[in-house]
Amino acid sequence: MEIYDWHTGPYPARVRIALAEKNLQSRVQFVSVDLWKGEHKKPEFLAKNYSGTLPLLELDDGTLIAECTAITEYLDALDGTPLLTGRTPLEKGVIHMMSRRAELELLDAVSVYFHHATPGLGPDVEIYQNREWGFRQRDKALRGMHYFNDVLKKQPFIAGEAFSMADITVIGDLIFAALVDLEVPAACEALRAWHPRMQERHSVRNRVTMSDPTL
Ligand SMILES: N[C@@H](CCC(=O)N[C@@H](CS(=O)(=O)O)C(=O)NCC(=O)O)C(=O)O
Repeated sequence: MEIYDWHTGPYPARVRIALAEKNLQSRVQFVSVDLWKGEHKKPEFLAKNYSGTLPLLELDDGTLIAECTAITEYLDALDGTPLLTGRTPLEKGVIHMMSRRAELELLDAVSVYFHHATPGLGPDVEIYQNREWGFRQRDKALRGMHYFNDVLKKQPFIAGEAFSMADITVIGDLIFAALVDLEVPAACEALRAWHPRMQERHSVRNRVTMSDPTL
């Protein structure tokens, strides 16, 4: 199977980390799509993914799966260990909720800030920008960081007692936050303690070089 992505992208990182956690890297070929040249908005890519975003999984039979959560859920079901999306109905529900909350309250908000209140991917890609909306989303992301900090005061991982897809989503957010120089507030001590623990994971450290070990 092939994964269309950009090797340093925050959302692609979510799938790269999941692949490494599941030890499935050898089953995947990466196809680089240059966001900075707007290749993800060209007709030939849009024909594969209507949303024009990365990553995109293409199976050997031609099936196309976009959306990080969907791709992660597919990969997680391929092989039983470790389970990133939950073993029981309860775990699955809580992990999906917390991962979706991390998208809504953090990752997607940082992405909007990047695209609307910074030069983003440049004028050829950012055909509409609204700076005020971008800054409002940055403030939303900062509130989200405080929320996840409170969560991590009570439990070691984002969705409870074990590492899951929800942690990967927050890691993706902090990758994006670092790219736009959005620091985790000093008051968020639990989140700031959790992050280096996540960065020690092999799957997180090696995500960028996964597609090209020679990098
Ligand atoms: N909802 C999508 C969002 C994916 C997304 O926004 N991906 C970024 C890639 S990256 O910025 O993280 O590298 C993108 O395609 N951005 C390009 C654009 O929005 O023009 C998902 O979860 O997969």
